[in-house]
This record gives sequence, C-alpha cells and structure tokens, in this order.
Amino acid sequence: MTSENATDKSVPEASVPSKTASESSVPDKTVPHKTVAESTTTVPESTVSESDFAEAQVDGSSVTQNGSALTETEANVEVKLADMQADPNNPLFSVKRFEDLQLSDELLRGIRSMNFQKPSKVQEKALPLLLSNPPANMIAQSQSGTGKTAAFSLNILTRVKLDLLAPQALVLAPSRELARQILGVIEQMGQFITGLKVIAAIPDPTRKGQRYEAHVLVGTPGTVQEQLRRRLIDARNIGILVLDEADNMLDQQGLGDQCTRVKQLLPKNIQTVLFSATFPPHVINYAKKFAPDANVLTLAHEELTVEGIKQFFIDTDQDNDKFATLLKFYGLMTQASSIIFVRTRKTAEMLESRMIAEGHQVAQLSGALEGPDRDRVIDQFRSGAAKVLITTNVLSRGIDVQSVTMVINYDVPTTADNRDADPETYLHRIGRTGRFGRVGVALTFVHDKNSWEQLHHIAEYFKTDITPIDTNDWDSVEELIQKVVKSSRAGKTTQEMNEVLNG
Ligand SMILES: Nc1ncnc2c1ncn2[C@@H]1O[C@H](COP(=O)(O)OP(=O)(O)OP(=O)(O)O)[C@@H](O)[C@H]1O
Repeated sequence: MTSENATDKSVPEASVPSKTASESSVPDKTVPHKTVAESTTTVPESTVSESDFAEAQVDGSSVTQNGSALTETEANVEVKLADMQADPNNPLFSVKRFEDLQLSDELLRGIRSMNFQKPSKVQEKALPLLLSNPPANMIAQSQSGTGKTAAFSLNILTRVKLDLLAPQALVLAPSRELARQILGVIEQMGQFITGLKVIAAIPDPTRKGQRYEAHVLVGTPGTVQEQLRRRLIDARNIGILVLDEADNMLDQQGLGDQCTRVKQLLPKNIQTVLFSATFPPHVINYAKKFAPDANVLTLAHEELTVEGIKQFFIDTDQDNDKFATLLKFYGLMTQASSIIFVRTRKTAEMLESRMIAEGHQVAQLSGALEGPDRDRVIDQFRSGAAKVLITTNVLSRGIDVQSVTMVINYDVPTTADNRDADPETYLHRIGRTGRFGRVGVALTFVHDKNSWEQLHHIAEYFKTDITPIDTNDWDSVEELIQKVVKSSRAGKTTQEMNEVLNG
C-alpha cells in the first residue's frame, strides 16, 4: 500500500516556455492583508506567571528547541506567546483555561507536561463540542500549527474506557510520519492514564499476523483497511473515527476510497471527526456527507495564512539557476532546521546528490524509501542530527518540528497534472514553520512565466503578500532572514520584520 500523496511520483520535467524579460519582473502586489471578522470576546489579562516559564515547551514528537540557534530567553518567548493568546484576532487566542474544559486530572497533568499554558482558539471551541453527549460529529478547520492534534486527542483520551483493551478510537493520517507523530502526542498527553495502550497501524513487517490490542490506533488508511479485513483489528468497539488532514484524505485519489471503506467496516453511528487547516469548497460537501450533522468550524481562505510566517519568492532566470540560488541559502538553512520541498521523488534524489557533491549535509525523504529508512530520516531530522531535509509532498502536511525556521519551495506546488497552482499544498508546506506562534521564513522559487503565474494565483487566493527577494543585495537578504531565524516567537518580531520590509 502507499501512504503518501498521489503527487509524490516521478513525473517528467515539465517543458515550460522560457519567459521574456518583462514577464520575469514581478509587479508589486497590493493584495490586502486578511481581516479576521471573528470573535468579539473581551481580552483577558494574561495569567501566565514567571515561574511557569521554567521549562521549554515539549511535545510528543519533538524535544525542546534548546539545541537550535535561537537566542531569545525562554521567559521572553513565553511572554510573547501570552500576548498572542490574549489577542482576539490571533488563532491562538482563548478566554478559557484548560482547567475550564472538563478534562480529567490525568489529562491536565499530561497537558502540563507538554508545557501548554492556555488553549488555542480551536482547542477552546472544538473541545466542548467534541466532549458533549451524546457524541456529535465535527468538522473543524484551523490554521497550521494551532494545536488541532491536541484537540482531537483530548476528546479520544477523555472517552476511552481503560478496562476494555480493544480499539475504541481510530485516527487516520495521510503519511506514516504523521501517524507516528500523532501517536507520540497521544502517548505523551495520556502518560498519566495508567494502562493506556496506543498502537500505530502503519506498514510494519515485524507485526505480521499480530492483533492490534490497544485502546487507540493511529494509522494510515491502506494498512488499517487491510488489517480490518484480516480481522487483526477488532472494529466492534470503535466509537470514534478521526481523519487528520481530512480534506486531503477524502479528496486524494486512492486515500478517499480507502477512508470510505474503513468507515464502512466500523460500527454505525460512531463519532466522526474531521480536522484540517484547509477545506476547499469542492471537498466540504463530501466531508459533510462523511460526517453527517457535524458541528462545523470553518474559516475563510483569506484567514488561513499565519502571521509569523514571512513569505518571500525568488525569481531565477531559468531552471538551472535554481540550484545555484539554493546553494546560496545553505548557510541560512543550517542555522536552525529547514525543509526543501520538490515536486517529484526524482528531483528529491537529484538535489540530494548534487548538494552532497557540493560538500553539504542534507537528508532526503520520499515515498521511494522503505518504512524503516523513512523512520530513520525523520527521526534524525526531529532530533536535529539532520538540519536540512529535502522532501516531496509526502511531508507537506501535519509534520511538527518546532525548530524548522525555513521552508523552501524549490518547485511551486501544483496539482497532480502539474498544470495549475495548488494553494492548499502551498499553505500546508509553508505551515511546517511558524508553529504555535513561532516565526519562520517561506521562500518559493519561480523560474518562468508559468511558475510565476502559479505563485501569483496562490497569493491572490489567500490575499497574502509574497515579497520578492533581491539576490543582488545579498547582505540585506541575509540580515532579514537572520532576524527571523534568530527569534523564535512572532509578535513584536513580526512587527519589526514588517518595518524592515516596508523600508
Ligand atoms: N495550547 C497549547 N499551548 C502551547 N503549545 C501548543 C498548544 N497546543 C498545541 N501546541 C503545540 O503547537 C504545535 C502545533 O500543534 P499541532 O501539530 O497540533 O498543529 P496543527 O494545528 O495540527 O497543525 P497542522 O495543520 O500543520 O497539522 C505543537 O508543537 C504542539 O505541541
């Protein structure tokens, strides 16, 4: 089975017309910034005290950022987060505390162990709806890096009955890396629930013939379908189905069918929960059929970009110059961690070998690798042992590595036929940085009329600014990017950067 996006295939290099000089200069965009119409709630005083700042934030999948090049003190960083969480226009805003959300003492301890101070907007809004009885379906959308995993995991961990060692909740994710990450979060959050068992249902030859005896399963759709069919997963007690990255799971060729079949093999009337940062219009109707009568929390696409992610593009003269330009950024890429996204496995392999030939250290992950190799590469990246990761869309969604400060779109994200821009994938790719109020840089390479138009379409779609970078003024580029890389929280830093950008 394949647990990755259909676009992660080797496709022939597109033959694109070379642009004329006039086409290559990108007009200034005056696209307005988003306005968030939501929330008229009063702003609470920050309730975070200095003593709460003792530990850096940790989660089930990545360790603290202490090893990265970040320079701000933890206290400063947390004060900025508290400010953001007190701003009603911020997706991290909340009027409530986790203690107000009807969670067990064990879960509150789990949340504290992750150093979460206050819920985000999606956590505050989704949790009461998810936890109400009788259980209701939910479709929830929230910007990348705003804590959707915790929202659906807390619902699962509140509802599972420990005295029944049988799968009661099933989470499906589009890649093995994301499934493993979610499993890590559920385990960490549930670490004080004695006896809790969580298993990954991803391709694993060592599990041959073994039954999945756990309270919670997190898997990829193909493996779960197969194991249900073989009756190695006992579906009779499953009461919750979560689809993370739900729009992708329902819409992507192959994955959609697998998810539908899995659902057919589960009991009727279970709680179906769909989460994603994006729900394009053509998917939302299907999502509503998949999760009937759901509580729906959605956002307009103008509201989806994340304040802390500074978006730039570089116009290279032709495809060949892309590699030379990429090399210039290597120093900046290694200051913290970076991800380079390309369209095909072939390009990923080619870039890896060319960068290694230049004497640079890079790691590469695509669907062409076997499971254990994929695990090794992503684990090295999470631990900071590998700082630059070249990958395809297989890792565009959900992956949470807090130290990622740069995302490079070596290829503009396009639809499977490589004709049109793919705004959703763009948003997910750049969302690998700027997690939960952090700052990051997203840099997209354009090299001809087509790729420029595709990026322009993406900027228009999200009503966001993507700023051109002038590589002739390398010192300023470096200074600007250093500024972002060296700070870890948005807020004042974003303002400062905007001031630099606006001259
Ligand atoms: N209430 C909180 N306080 C502080 N940090 C939090 C909180 N909730 C989640 N986080 C952290 O925020 C980061 C992003 O969370 P998560 O991966 O769940 O985002 P997401 O909304 O699922 O993003 P994506 O759309 O990219 O999948 C994680 O490192 C997580 O530990």
